[in-house]
Amino acid sequence: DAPVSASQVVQALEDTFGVHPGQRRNHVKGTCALGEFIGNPEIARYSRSALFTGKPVPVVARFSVAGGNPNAPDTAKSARGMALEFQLPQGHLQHMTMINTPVFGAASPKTFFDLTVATRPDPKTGKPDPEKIKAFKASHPDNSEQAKFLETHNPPMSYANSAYFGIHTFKFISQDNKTTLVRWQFVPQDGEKRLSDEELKSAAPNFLEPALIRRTQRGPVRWDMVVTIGEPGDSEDNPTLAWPQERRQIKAGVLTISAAMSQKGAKCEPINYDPLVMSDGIAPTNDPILLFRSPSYAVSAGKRLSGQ
Ligand code: HEM
Repeated sequence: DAPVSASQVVQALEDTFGVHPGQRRNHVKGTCALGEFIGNPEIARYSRSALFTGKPVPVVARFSVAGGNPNAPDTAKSARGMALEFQLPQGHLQHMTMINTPVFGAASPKTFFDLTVATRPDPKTGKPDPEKIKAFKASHPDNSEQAKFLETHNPPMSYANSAYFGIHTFKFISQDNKTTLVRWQFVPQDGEKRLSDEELKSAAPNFLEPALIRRTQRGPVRWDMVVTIGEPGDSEDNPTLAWPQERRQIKAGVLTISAAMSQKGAKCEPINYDPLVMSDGIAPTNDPILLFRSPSYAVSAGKRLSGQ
């Protein structure tokens, strides 16, 4: 397969979903939120990041529905996103840009590109061509685990009732430069709750944003950050492969979201949640998807922030 560039992938997103000037080319439908994170100082022996000093860190968050359609219904059986910008002392930043499936649906950028092309609405019917999707699935086995998860798990009834996964493997680096391979996830203290099949058919198209705003008005919403410690042989550069269930997990902190608001004009709107924005003590692996995200987000953010 010939490799694709970040601009080609953003072009493919635009060709599939249309261009919505000033807005994200993916995860365009979203809601801004504000809160804080308190890290567990026990994690400091794995990572020297300022995230884990135990002091509160302000967070600018954005919750989203995957895809480039600003009118996608909240019942769509697609991924939901949670993007976090941790504002550390001295102007340092840490980003975590996650979705609610445990694995991703592409091991290489080309698969993501081919999926975006395969799901493009047919001009004749206004709907994706089932034959093209079938052909995509048959030729891209790396998509199947995430696709199966999305088919067998209904979407959450609230952003507050979903877990979110970092998916990629990252490196934690300690004070004495020891590297530990980790994956992280955020587990909702409100519990995971999914729409029933009945609700999937009857729910209004836009319930996620008002539900989160109402939930934060009743009191703060919390997630536990859980870090899984990798072992030799665990996949380091393939985000479509889950790690074995029995890996050691440590609670790494608590995220508290205290307010939510429409994204228009709010703090999260202009932020480019590039997942390679990292604090000292956390570093990327050679996962080709993780590394490809940074230039793709730059192309999309460059366009929308200049009004395109
Ligand atoms: C080839 C792989 C991928 C490509 C090309 C891609 C592309 C994009 C683009 C262009 C944006 C909009 C950026 C902006 O305008 O600010 C975006 C947003 C987003 N992506 Fe990805 N993405 C990829 C993989 C992933 C993965 C693996 C995850 C989760 C682990 C993810 C989660 C998100 C989320 C949550 C957002 C919304 C961030 C926000 O709220 O601003 N993406 N993606």
